[in-house]
Amino acid sequence: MGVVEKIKEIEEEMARTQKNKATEYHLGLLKAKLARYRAQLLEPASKSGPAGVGFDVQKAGDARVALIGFPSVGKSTLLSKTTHTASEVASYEFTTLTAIPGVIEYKGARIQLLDLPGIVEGASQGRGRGRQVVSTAKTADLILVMLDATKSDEQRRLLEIELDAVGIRLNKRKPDVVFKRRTTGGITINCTVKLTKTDDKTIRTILAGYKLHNCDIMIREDITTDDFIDVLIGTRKYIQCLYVYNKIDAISLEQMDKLAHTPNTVVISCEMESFLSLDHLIERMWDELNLVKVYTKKRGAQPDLSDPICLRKGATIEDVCNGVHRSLAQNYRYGLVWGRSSKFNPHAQKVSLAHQVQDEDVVSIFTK
Ligand SMILES: Nc1nc2c(ncn2[C@@H]2O[C@H](COP(=O)(O)OP(=O)(O)OP(=O)(O)O)[C@@H](O)[C@H]2O)c(=O)[nH]1
Ligand SMILES: [K+]
Ligand SMILES: [Mg+2]
Repeated sequence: MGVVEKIKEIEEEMARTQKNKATEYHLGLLKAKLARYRAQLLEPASKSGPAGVGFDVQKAGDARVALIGFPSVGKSTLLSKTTHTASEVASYEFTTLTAIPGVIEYKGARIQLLDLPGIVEGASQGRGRGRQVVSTAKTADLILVMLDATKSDEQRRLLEIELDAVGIRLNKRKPDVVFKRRTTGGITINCTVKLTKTDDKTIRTILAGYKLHNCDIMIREDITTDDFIDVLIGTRKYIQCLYVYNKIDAISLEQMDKLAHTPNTVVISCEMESFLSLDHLIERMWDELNLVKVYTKKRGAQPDLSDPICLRKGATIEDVCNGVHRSLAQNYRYGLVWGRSSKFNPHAQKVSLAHQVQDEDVVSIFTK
């Protein structure tokens, strides 16, 4: 039996099994098994063939945004309207057959927007080019799940399922769980909060399923059984996502208003430029990407305000160095920082490579 069939079998068994206290452990085991098979489906493939590997497009700019959606929702139209890159647009499905990168320049940042082929249901299981598309999504800093506002909202759930199946968790933080393997000593589970969605026994059952007999686990939030499996598997990607409903020129104002008030959602029309919705979308993308701008300053000179370095939130002086030149971090002696991240703001602080910068900081690097 192939992995796909095994997955189907487990999914069927899970669907048949009633959810209650008595079946909780069994369901936990099934879930763990399912997660293992799904991982198998994706990972070994990367050694033996192209399946499971994303499109080979060089990352460029300060952040990458991937367009994921069913065919003909307007992904290529969006790329063509927001960047200087043209991607073929047509009314028939699967117009785009490969990954096409474009660049959006906004507030001093260069954001790479990746137009991708449309996917179909079952993409994560290798249907069409879907697996390559969803694998490429894993390399993005932000995913735009693009939807056709004139179609049923079922499309959104189907896309979420495909992304979930390749280990992408949308708009979720990594569960606050510390997991350490040991060679002896059995299993220790410590919780700093009361668990209401899973329990000690379920967790132990899952650990046994993975043949993990010695480990320390520290749980610091009220996780679900699925969250725990994600922690064990360890290769999950937690990526921010915006749901982008296109073609609002073709729906009623009431429908549009309802969509616009859904969390993490932006409504646009690529065709009706008078809506100015694309400017709004880019602004929202910028916010979601959490970019920080840092200015560099040479000794005795004014900071260079014309050419900021754009980094992700949480970036350090080392990232700043790498943004200037690769050799800078190696020859680093010390740095000076002015701005919000300086302890002595408005005065400078002397900092090491590990110091975290904040938006609009000014940085001077001194080398050996
Ligand atoms: N009414 C309306 N039509 C749009 C809008 N944006 C795109 N379209 C049309 O939708 C059709 C599909 O657009 P594409 O950009 O090719 O869609 P795609 O998602 O790239 O499609 P694939 O590459 O085939 O997956 C084209 O006929 C576009 O003209 C919009 O805002 N409103
Ligand atoms: K199309
Ligand atoms: Mg296209």
